[in-house]
Amino acid sequence: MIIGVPKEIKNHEYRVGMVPGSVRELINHGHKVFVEHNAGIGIGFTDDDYQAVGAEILATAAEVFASAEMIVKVKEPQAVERAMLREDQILFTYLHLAPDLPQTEDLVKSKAICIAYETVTDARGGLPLLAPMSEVAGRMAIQAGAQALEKSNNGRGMLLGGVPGVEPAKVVVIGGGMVGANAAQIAVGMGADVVILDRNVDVLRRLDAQFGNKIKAVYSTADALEKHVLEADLVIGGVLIPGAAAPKLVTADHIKRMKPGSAIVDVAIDQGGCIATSKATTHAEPTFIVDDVVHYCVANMPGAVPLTSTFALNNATLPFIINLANKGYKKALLDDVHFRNGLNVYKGHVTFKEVAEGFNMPYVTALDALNA
Ligand SMILES: NC(=O)C1=CN([C@@H]2O[C@H](COP(=O)(O)OP(=O)(O)OC[C@H]3O[C@@H](n4cnc5c(N)ncnc54)[C@H](O)[C@@H]3O)[C@@H](O)[C@H]2O)C=CC1
Ligand SMILES: CC(=O)C(=O)O
Ligand SMILES: [Mg+2]
Repeated sequence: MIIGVPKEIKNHEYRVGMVPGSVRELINHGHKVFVEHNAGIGIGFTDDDYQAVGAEILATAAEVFASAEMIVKVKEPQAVERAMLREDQILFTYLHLAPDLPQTEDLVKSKAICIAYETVTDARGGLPLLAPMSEVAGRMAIQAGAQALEKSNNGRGMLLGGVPGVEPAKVVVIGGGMVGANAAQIAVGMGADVVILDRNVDVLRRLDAQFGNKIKAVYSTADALEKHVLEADLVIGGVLIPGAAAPKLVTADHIKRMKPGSAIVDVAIDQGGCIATSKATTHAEPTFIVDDVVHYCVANMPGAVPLTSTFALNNATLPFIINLANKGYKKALLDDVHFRNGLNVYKGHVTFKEVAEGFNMPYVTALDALNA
């Protein structure tokens, strides 16, 4: 198969779909890889590094999209990239369609085969291709939140861990999955007072086993959520209903009643955000203020630490890329229900239920679409 790796073009996005080591594996399997000029330069990989493992360098994204049977990326295709997608071309990347009607419509129109990293599942109920970036974003959320609390950023002027004789900040993490647990790990390490809310009791048990009495694991009723959010100095939004738009758990009224100078980091913003006042921001301008609360809502947080993130992502995606290339998309997806759960749009049909329902579009199961 011919695999294409374009350079990412989202604001301050320096990750790349494949590092040279991954390219080498594909070439060893007998495939051909086209890489856009300077695709890896943000993390120090030159065209020569890619050529050394057997890739061919193409000057423009247009040439990559025109010649590859499968495009491997990181972020959802931007409008100019969507215009280059071709019928029957495989697109393997993050998509986050639920909050993004224009993208969904363009992917349907393209008639491409669009597989989203974030909805591929595993046998243990996890999301193996989202997990590595959730680890990164969860850990980063506390760094971002600590900065947002600084006075120069309009925060309360509070140190997360306090100092001897002065109380630490209260960090409230909503959603105790991959983002939540990783945020908690860093917040605990910095000496903050940490509460994690989740509505899945098994998740609360796991957090209790991991952190013991260093955190409070709280069942997330509307009541509990309101109490803790109103007491918080920093709120981290990390809830997810896979593939669906995030529920708005923190309301505009909560934000009005939070302490002036408190901060929120809505990591779930890529699925639309779990805080009513959130709107997606970029690394160039990551924060804004609503009712004296500092909001950080960057939709590609791991892009800020692309060296760590690209390798973490590639470690997870590489076996799936090899599988698609070796077997072809049809067999790879039909053989494995968990991989098939990644199929969001197939040759003009929406094949992910929550996306179709959210936009009132016709829905075809991935299995029916592939067997048609
Ligand atoms: N902004 C960014 O750059 C990034 C954003 N993300 C996003 O972060 C979000 C969280 O991802 P993960 O932690 O991997 O998901 P996860 O599935 O591991 O965890 C989500 C948790 O939310 C809980 N939850 C669902 N509904 C809830 C509710 N109503 N109340 C309380 N808890 C609830 C679930 O029980 C689960 O434990 C996703 O939207 C993901 O796409 C991930 C990486 C980077
Ligand atoms: C998951 C995601 O949105 C990211 O890594 O940018
Ligand atoms: Mg207020």
